[in-house]
Amino acid sequence: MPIRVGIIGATGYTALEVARLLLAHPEAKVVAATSRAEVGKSISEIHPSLAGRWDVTIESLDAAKIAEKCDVVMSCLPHGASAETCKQLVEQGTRVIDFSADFRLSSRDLYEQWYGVVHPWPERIGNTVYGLPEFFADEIANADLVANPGCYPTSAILPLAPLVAAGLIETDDVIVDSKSGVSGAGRSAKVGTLYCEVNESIAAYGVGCHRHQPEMIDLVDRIGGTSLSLLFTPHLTPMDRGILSTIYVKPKKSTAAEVMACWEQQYAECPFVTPVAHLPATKHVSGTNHVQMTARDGGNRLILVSAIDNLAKGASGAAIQNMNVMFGLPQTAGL
Ligand SMILES: NC(=O)C1=CN([C@@H]2O[C@H](COP(=O)(O)OP(=O)(O)OC[C@H]3O[C@@H](n4cnc5c(N)ncnc54)[C@H](OP(=O)(O)O)[C@@H]3O)[C@@H](O)[C@H]2O)C=CC1
Ligand SMILES: CC(=O)N[C@@H](CCC(=O)OP(=O)(O)O)C(=O)O
Repeated sequence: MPIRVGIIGATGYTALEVARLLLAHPEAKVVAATSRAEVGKSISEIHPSLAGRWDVTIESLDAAKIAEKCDVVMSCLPHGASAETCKQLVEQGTRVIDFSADFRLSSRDLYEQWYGVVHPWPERIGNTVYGLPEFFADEIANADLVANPGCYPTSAILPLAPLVAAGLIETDDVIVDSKSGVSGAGRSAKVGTLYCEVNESIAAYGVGCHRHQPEMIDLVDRIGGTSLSLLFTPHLTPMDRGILSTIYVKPKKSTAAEVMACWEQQYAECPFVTPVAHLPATKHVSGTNHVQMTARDGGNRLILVSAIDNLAKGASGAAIQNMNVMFGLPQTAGL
């Protein structure tokens, strides 16, 4: 019997990506899709690319009903709205992968400081596994709730954490400069993501105050054992999908070759993390769950470059990788 998957917030971009990927999964089947605004419509009316491939009627969210028919639920809701739904679903006995940031940080204070809302399930913040199987597979395997990582943090934590743990870089001065495609901002209409605003243009945003900065610091600390002094600046670029992060660090007498060797060793058993000799581009990983990363010597700095697809390893691909771990399947199943 296949793993029965439910998708909450089914009208958005990550939901479409998770549905698209699950169509090719050998052991899982999407059996339910919910939304507030589009109840009663067929999923292919909302996502025409699914026509003739998979169909289901969108329903409203009734946690008890969803829990009864699903072994696992993908909560593709915005942060703030997701936590309460996750709570209801877990209490009804289904397992949940939360795409939002509601359970990622290690303390309620940190969450409330950066997200500006009171957490609706404070017992579980700081007490939910972070969904990066490259580091937390054992906890993910037994989890009832998994906090799927943020897209930008994935592109920074995977290169940085092993270098911090190995003592190869200084921790007092790290700069993460990232560029994202527009799908990272979600499907709902916003002036900032209109065609004429983003086409032929590139702009920084969230400078000095983006909520992924504490997520990067928090997770590198949890994995590498040291709190970084880290500055993060995201940029919106006129692409559909993809994230490229350029990370500037100060070496501790280490070279790019030593960084590459550290990554090779750390990720030898990780099917989706690939240290590469070339400079990675978003096109090299588009539509895949892979992360490519490289390092270059730059005088008194090392320059690390990573590329992911924000909708795949940055969200829906990572969620399926987590689901595979939770259900005892190879991490690569369906990916
Ligand atoms: N896009 C990306 O690259 C990434 C996104 N994420 C995270 O994944 C989640 C989903 O992102 P994405 O698919 O891009 O978002 P979208 O904006 O594309 O979709 C969000 C979905 O949630 C529903 N929704 C919106 N507001 C509420 C609310 N207040 N209460 C309940 N439902 C609501 C919407 O449907 P309806 O209005 O019909 O209910 C819609 O289906 C977010 O938490 C996002 O931060 C994480 C990593 C990367
Ligand atoms: C381009 C763009 O707008 N990107 C989003 C990040 C999407 C994401 O991963 O954010 P979550 O932490 O909510 O999951 C942003 O900067 O807020």
